[in-house]
Amino acid sequence: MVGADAHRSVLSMDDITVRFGGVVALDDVSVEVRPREVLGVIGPNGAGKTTLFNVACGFVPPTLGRISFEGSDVTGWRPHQLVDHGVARSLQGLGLFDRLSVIDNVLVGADQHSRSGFFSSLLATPGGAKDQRQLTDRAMAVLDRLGIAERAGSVVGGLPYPLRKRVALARALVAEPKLLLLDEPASGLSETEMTELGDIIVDLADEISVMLVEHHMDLVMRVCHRLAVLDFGRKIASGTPDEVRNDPAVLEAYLGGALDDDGAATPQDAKGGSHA
Ligand SMILES: Nc1ncnc2c1ncn2[C@@H]1O[C@H](COP(=O)(O)OP(=O)(O)OP(=O)(O)O)[C@@H](O)[C@H]1O
Repeated sequence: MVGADAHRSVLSMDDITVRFGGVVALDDVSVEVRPREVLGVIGPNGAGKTTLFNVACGFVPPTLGRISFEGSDVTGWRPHQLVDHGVARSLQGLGLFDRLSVIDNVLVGADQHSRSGFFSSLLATPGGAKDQRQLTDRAMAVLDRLGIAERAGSVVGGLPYPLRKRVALARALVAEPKLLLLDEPASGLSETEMTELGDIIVDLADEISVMLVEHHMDLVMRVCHRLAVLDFGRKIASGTPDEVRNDPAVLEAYLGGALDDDGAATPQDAKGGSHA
């Protein structure tokens, strides 16, 4: 759970507005991710979750607003600059190299930590061997942590989707990020796989911060310390899962205000929301 330094932000996104032409995808949204917490970003379809994620990654510059990471202003930074400073991401479209092995895909993510670099060691430049051994050890440790060490030599293109997702996660983690950004990591997973993913996220949050954009409410409610709820580009609620679950604005956004007989309706699945 969050520690004594919970009041400090790892990532702070302040008053973020994003316009795409005439479309206001985000309208004055502020969220923060604190040390060793999992922040969930939820909301119905088109609410602005992916846009917020893309702003955090550096893929989309905010039209207005400020982003800081560990107290430094990183507004307008490019994705690779953020990666270099400890912000890793795992995207829905996994971006793996299908013809490479699992371990080589993960080593691509470790490249930034190597003096010689993974690609230079592929090209057999001098001085790369020791670095390469250390990186391989670290990559194997990450694969082991994610339960896929025995697949290290497998070609990624031949693996089932859930395993490919773990490889993509391993590639993000091998860079030893301080903040991990996850975009719908549960999509395409079975119940059991989702439970295992939840265990992994909870385990990671002992050491790093996580921002999780996700539709699957069971997972979100289980692993997130706090949630930010978006609707039509605005933040309509934030708080602990229990606070958000019972927030009238959230119920309205997801269910059009229709409560069940006990008045205890909870968001079940954002894809089933009123704006889907
Ligand atoms: N590149 C773009 N150009 C124009 N409009 C965009 C662009 N990206 C997103 N939008 C619009 O911004 C709004 C927010 O979209 P976004 O994808 O961030 O929502 P979301 O909450 O991630 O939705 P979903 O749950 O369906 O993935 C939507 O109205 C969307 O159509």
